[in-house]
Amino acid sequence: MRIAVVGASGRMGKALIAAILDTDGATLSGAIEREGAAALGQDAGSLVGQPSMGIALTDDPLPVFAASDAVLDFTAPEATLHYAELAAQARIVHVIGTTGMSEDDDQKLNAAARHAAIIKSGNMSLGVNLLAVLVKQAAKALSADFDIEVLEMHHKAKVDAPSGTALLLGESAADGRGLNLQEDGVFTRHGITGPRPEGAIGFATMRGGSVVGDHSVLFAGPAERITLSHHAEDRSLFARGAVKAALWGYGKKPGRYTMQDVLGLADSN
Ligand SMILES: NC(=O)C1=CN([C@@H]2O[C@H](COP(=O)(O)OP(=O)(O)OC[C@H]3O[C@@H](n4cnc5c(N)ncnc54)[C@H](OP(=O)(O)O)[C@@H]3O)[C@@H](O)[C@H]2O)C=CC1
Ligand SMILES: O=C(O)C1=N[C@H](C(=O)O)C[C@H](O)C1
Repeated sequence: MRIAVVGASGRMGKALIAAILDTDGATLSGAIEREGAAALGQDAGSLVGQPSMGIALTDDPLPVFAASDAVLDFTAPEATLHYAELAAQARIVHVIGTTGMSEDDDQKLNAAARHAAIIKSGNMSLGVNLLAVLVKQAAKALSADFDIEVLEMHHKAKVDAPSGTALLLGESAADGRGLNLQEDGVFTRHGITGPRPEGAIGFATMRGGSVVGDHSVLFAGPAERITLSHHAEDRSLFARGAVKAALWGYGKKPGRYTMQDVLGLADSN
């Protein structure tokens, strides 16, 4: 399967190129960066410490998409919307890891998904997607006097908060409890906040250093506390998940899919 990478010189872009090179049945069909990026013209292989492979980073996605079966996209919301239009035109699988997208952005992705398969998740790892299933089960099993709080920590360069993973876990908790995260999520606290509203799902965000991604969901009850956690040690786990998603998506009907579909966890949810 021919797979292209956009945002190729980013932290995830490099991990994605390395994962494609490491996967049987996958070949790198192109590496795209935005106009003016310092890495343009550099060889994709040497960018990730491998032998040169004759694929130079380009700012022209059209010929690359035309010669690809899928594109892996861990960039930024405005870039992802642009690439979604191009992937839809080329009828190729679009695997989206970009976080921080709005409801409005999501509607635009729905339009693109009428023409091609889109697989999008705030976290492409098996561990987090399994954690989401467990969080939903715990939220369902525990009575409402177990308060739910989602904690996350990431490296200091991360630009969106809470993380896509924290929101995914919050959604799972809300589903399990029969709550609505839009209405019941508490995303900031400062000053005299008053007591915790009943049925709230709270979020706490930490940023610093080089943390790849730590997430915990706490269920704080009367005299006891349950914590479900995931710690990402390396970006390669997200990249491997994204390549797996592309291989899974090949030949699928146009539409929206998630990592839960790819990993066969959707039924346990
Ligand atoms: N779902 C998952 O499993 C994971 C998701 N992520 C998400 O992936 C995204 C990228 O993360 P990360 O790799 O750390 O970020 P980086 O900033 O390292 O990389 C982002 C890449 O996208 C490019 N880019 C940004 N804006 C645009 C634009 N408007 N047009 C074209 N290219 C653009 C950047 O280019 P430039 O440098 O020129 O700005 C860069 O190459 C984030 O949203 C992050 O949350 C990250 C890890 C796992
Ligand atoms: O920006 C990151 O780095 C990460 N982003 C994703 C998120 O927002 O949850 C996934 C992972 O935690 C790393």
